[in-house]
Amino acid sequence: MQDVLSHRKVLVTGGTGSFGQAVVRRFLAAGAGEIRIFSRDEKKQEDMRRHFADRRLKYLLGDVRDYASVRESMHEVDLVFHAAALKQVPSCEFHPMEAVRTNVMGTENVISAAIACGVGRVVALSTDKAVYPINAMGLSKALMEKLLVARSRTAGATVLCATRYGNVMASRGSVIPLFVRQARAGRPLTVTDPAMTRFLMSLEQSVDLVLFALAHARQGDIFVQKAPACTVGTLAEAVGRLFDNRAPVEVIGTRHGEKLYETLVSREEMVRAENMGDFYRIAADGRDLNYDMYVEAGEQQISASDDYTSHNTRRLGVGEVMQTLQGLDFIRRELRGEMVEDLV
Ligand SMILES: O=c1ccn([C@@H]2O[C@H](COP(=O)(O)OP(=O)(O)O[C@H]3O[C@H](CO)[C@H](O)[C@H](O)[C@H]3O)[C@@H](O)[C@H]2O)c(=O)[nH]1
Repeated sequence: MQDVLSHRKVLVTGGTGSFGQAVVRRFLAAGAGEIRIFSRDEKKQEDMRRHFADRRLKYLLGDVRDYASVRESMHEVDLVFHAAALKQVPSCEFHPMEAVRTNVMGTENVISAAIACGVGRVVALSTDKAVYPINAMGLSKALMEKLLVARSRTAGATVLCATRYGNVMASRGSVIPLFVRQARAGRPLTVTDPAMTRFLMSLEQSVDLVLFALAHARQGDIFVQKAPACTVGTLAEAVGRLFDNRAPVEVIGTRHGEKLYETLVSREEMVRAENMGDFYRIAADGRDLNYDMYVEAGEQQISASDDYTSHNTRRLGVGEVMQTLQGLDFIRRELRGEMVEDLV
């Protein structure tokens, strides 16, 4: 890994976000020569500048929607990590065109600029919500993936790949911090559907996936990290027990645009996925437009294959979820009685 990053110039779009910052921390540790943080919000850049205080970090204001600013930021860059996105399910649902502009057209700009500037590798961030998408955020990320794979066919020396990940535990605005607040206040935990499942990944594991992708990327690959999952009912029970909250849970029902379970790899993709230990590599579909001659052989294989979902992956029980939660810095601090505000 050191080799891929050491003394390299890296651009991180959306670099002030939680994921972007975690990646930046690892890139610095791996010896990156320069890291350009490309984002829209000057306040967040200023906060990050103070927090990191590392001269290798350069801050560039710009918007992925604006090709000129993206192109300018990539001058002499070796690697791009593309995390800038609209990722809130509800807001994308009400403003789908905004999701298209940032997640689809913004990515198109990043790819075009990377190719024009001779960047070596681009890793774009995707989500399990892009597989069999049912909400605008997932749909826009699915289209982003399609775009990346299509462009990879003619991207030449610029290797384009994506990483798909599940829910990052205890990220800002997610269910774990909410359950913890409710448990500490002695209130009932609000569970949408106790049988609903989600993959559980720590932020550090998500960064591992990015580093793995950087090291192993071939043109058009999508990388997935294998992860366990649990039901929301189990998660609520685990948080309740950890924080000694005995109030019965309150079932509030499924929210708008929400799935019973998430899929990280579809069965069509599973057929050509390469099992790489903790990871799957989903290679780009190598067929050309005249693909009808491959259809018969393909269909039989797909029928024998299965999606990789939060319903059929390893399911954690209450004890294991408690253990997993206790491994999180956020939970340990909350258990000590701190009110953690600086969530990632
Ligand atoms: O009060 C709540 C809130 C959530 N949940 C459940 O907890 C699980 C995780 O919910 P999160 O809100 O933490 O995560 P989501 O998978 O719903 O999606 C979240 O992560 C996405 C990024 O992948 C987007 O940012 C999205 O807007 C954000 O809600 C889901 O099964 C949800 O139904 C509850 O039981 N009770």
